[in-house]
Amino acid sequence: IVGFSAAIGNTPVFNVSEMGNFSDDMLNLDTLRKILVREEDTIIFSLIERAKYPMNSRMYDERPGLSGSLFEFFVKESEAVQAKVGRYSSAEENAFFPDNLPPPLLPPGDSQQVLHPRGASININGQIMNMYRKQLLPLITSDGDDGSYAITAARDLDCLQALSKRIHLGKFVAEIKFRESPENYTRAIRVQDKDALMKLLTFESVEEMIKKRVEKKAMVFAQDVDLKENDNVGKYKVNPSVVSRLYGEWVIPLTKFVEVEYLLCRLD
Ligand SMILES: O=C(O)C(=O)C[C@]1(C(=O)O)C=C[C@@H](O)C=C1
Repeated sequence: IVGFSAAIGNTPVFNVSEMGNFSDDMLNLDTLRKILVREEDTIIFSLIERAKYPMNSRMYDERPGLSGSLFEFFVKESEAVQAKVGRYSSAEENAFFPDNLPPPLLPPGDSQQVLHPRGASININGQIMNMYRKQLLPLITSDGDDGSYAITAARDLDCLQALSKRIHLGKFVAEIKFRESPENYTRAIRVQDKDALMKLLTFESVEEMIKKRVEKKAMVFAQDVDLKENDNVGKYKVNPSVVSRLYGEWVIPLTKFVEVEYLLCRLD
């Protein structure tokens, strides 16, 4: 069963398991876009928290006896405990180490199937991890090692989970777009035309707006707040242009990649 729950403020938008009776007219592009906008806040705040600590690169080195790095160990063990409490019973959540996760302790609630089951299993967390570690982290952290590995790993995992959720919400966006315009999408899916699908699902003006908005949000969220006026102008905990670049070069392209992958198997 591939369910979905989400909320804006205290208002559940989709909380299928609690509502019991999910209606299709709640699944629309407007609502989904509002959820993506709210996810921007989560992503920016998680980057600000990670940027408090230096790179701490020793944490990512292979450790003999651990079959991986201290960081991988932290992520695997954290995911195992979260799996037990049901995190991965939600269709918008994907694990970074999905093999051999323990089952949830409680049975998943009654969930309405929204996604096509083939598409539901798409997981590009390997790419997300790579982008985060190799490209994004050096842009938001200072060089150095302060030895605070546990907190650094926890902050990394917050960033990764926020990015992963946002990017994999692309499956729901794709499902909505398919339902809103089945003929156009079906034509491209039948011939497995990735370029045509990419063109159909792209709204350049929306993308431009997002890049500007996240930069503006970062300017507000990442500034030092002080009672003296103009003391901290131009000083940010995370560079707003890096946030805009994160969206333009990685978050939006990866979301679109997920959308195309989902659509390619939508008719299987
Ligand atoms: O809002 C949409 O229509 C989406 O598909 C999401 C998204 C994004 O990643 O933010 C991706 C593609 C569109 O060009 C615009 C925005």
